[in-house]
Amino acid sequence: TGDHWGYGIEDGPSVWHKTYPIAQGNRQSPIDIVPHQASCDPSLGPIVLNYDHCTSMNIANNGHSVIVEFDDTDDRVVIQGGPLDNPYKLKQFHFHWGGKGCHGSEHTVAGNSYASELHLVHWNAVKYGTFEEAATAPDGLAVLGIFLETGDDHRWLNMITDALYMVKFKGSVTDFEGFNPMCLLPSSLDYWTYLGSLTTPPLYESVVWIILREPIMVSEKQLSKFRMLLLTEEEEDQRIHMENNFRPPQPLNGRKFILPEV
Ligand SMILES: Cc1ccnc(S(N)(=O)=O)n1
Ligand SMILES: [Zn+2]
Repeated sequence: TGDHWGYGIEDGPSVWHKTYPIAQGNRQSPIDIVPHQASCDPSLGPIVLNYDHCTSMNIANNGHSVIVEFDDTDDRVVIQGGPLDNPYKLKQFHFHWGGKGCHGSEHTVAGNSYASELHLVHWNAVKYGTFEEAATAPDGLAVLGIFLETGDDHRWLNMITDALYMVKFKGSVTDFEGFNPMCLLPSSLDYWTYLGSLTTPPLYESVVWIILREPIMVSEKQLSKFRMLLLTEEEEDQRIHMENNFRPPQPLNGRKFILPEV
């Protein structure tokens, strides 16, 4: 039992609908963002991030990505403003990436994909009692998406890439305390926003997506460390590297992606 989905030919995005029919729903993610086709909404304010008292707990390899999880028992780590009616609490962040020399972002911009994409997953703890409950509600989650482009070394990403060897195998987890994701943000919080879904099973249509327009720069060397992660467990003989763990853009179905008046 458990997750039998992946990103391969047999278990990848093109067959997810067989187990998760919502994969063919009308507000699926990711999407291709075409900037000049975006709608303007001057009433949309800036995104406000309060990650000050960050309490990261651990870093884990769940067989699909590498995830840094946060203690969401306090209400200090929040995102608000923009399209959000109330503050959402940070639960975890994780990445999606390509193979060597291949791009691996999920959202694309005018058909162009970035090397990787960081997702900071937040949940509406004002309206819902648990993350799990919020994850099935149409306004339950807010995911902040940040594009990673290859260039210079990112000085703070090293804290994450240096920990990856400790979670090489699927199912491994290790302490990772006090990491503040503020250091992973680009200089501008200009964003596009639209209503979508989780980009991996169970693909719930519960996400207010907020995609930052400015990418952060990371080096090819740092990205290569993500590809060292394995899909397989320590005791397995076969060793399959974790790469190309991204879902391609899904139909817009008449949705608009919006940017605040700049
Ligand atoms: C928590 C969670 C589960 C599945 N997928 C996502 S994602 N990739 O849409 O951020 N987040
Ligand atoms: Zn994601």
